[in-house]
Amino acid sequence: MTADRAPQPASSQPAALSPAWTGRTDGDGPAHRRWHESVRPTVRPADGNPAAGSAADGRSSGAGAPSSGTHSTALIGFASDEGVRRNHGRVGAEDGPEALRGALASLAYLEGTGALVDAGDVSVDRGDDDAPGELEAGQAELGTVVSGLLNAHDLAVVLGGGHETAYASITGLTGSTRVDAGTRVGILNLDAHFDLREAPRPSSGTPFLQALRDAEGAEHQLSYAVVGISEANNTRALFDTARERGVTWVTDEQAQTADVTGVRRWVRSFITAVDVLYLTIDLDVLPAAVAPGVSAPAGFGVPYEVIHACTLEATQSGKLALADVVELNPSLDVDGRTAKAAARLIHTIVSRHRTTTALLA
Ligand SMILES: N=CN[C@@H](CCC(=O)O)C(=O)O
Ligand SMILES: [Mn+2]
Ligand SMILES: [Mn+2]
Repeated sequence: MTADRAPQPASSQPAALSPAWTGRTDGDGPAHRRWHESVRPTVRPADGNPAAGSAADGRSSGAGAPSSGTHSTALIGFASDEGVRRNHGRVGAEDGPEALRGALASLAYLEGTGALVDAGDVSVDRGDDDAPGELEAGQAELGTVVSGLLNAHDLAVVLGGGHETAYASITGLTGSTRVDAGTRVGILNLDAHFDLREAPRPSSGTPFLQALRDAEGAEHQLSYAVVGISEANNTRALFDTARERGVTWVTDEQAQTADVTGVRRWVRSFITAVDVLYLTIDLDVLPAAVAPGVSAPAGFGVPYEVIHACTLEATQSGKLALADVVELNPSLDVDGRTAKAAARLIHTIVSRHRTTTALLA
């Protein structure tokens, strides 16, 4: 783990905003507004405490539960691909957070989006087999920051990073004030893979087995569901682990456009049975033509519109506290198309997020 591009320990000074937040400017006023004209830096919370209020924070007070006044979303990057390296994947996802900011920057700011703040990056230096990088420390740091952001904002969105990001995300959620004894926490993973690997050390292939093991001794309950599982890309051992752990899933073959309504209903019934939802989107769930810039491009893939439908279902459920978008590897991208697909999903999550449960059509 290193000091990141914008180091910000518990301090009342927000870090400088990433230079990636620049883009086209058409004029003044709300009709022309884009994300790069809307995102503000925020102080980084420490020890799970809410960020101290500041003029730049998008919220006048950091105290207690969110949803008082203007809706606010906090972004935080995890510049890490040490988990991908350990999982024998193609590294480069450490540059994902900056590429995502760049792809988001010129998107239109929709009315009702609320405050947008960026807490910078937590970074992990990639190691090698002789001297592995300090992934676990980076995950612990990100988890603490995510807890603090969740305590202060309506929604936190983590910009990955390899799928090792997810272990930090879920520990951040369970360490926040959103989760008490008895809270039913749901993880909805849109992914070609279970990421339930038994491995000597944590990686991008292990986060959900880690989370399910942690939940065994915890007071909260944890359910894990996946949309997009490829039967060709998960061994029987992984399916066995999924069954033993009570994981539920929809395969990539089932999650095609013709069955989008059924998939959406399946997602809705999973969400109905939880109190708090964490949505994690591994971009390798999308067809390789849509998302070439990932470690493990899909040979089959779930169409964008189905992933969009699942994302909307989560976003509008009133239960979504936390989302991450992971596995973007800009060095493998083609014409920025993976970054653009990812940015559109993040834009949907942030601009359509609901904090209360309402009957949906
Ligand atoms: N996050 C990683 N997931 C996959 C990668 C599979 C592959 O490289 O083919 C996994 O470990 O199963
Ligand atoms: Mn995957
Ligand atoms: Mn994954």
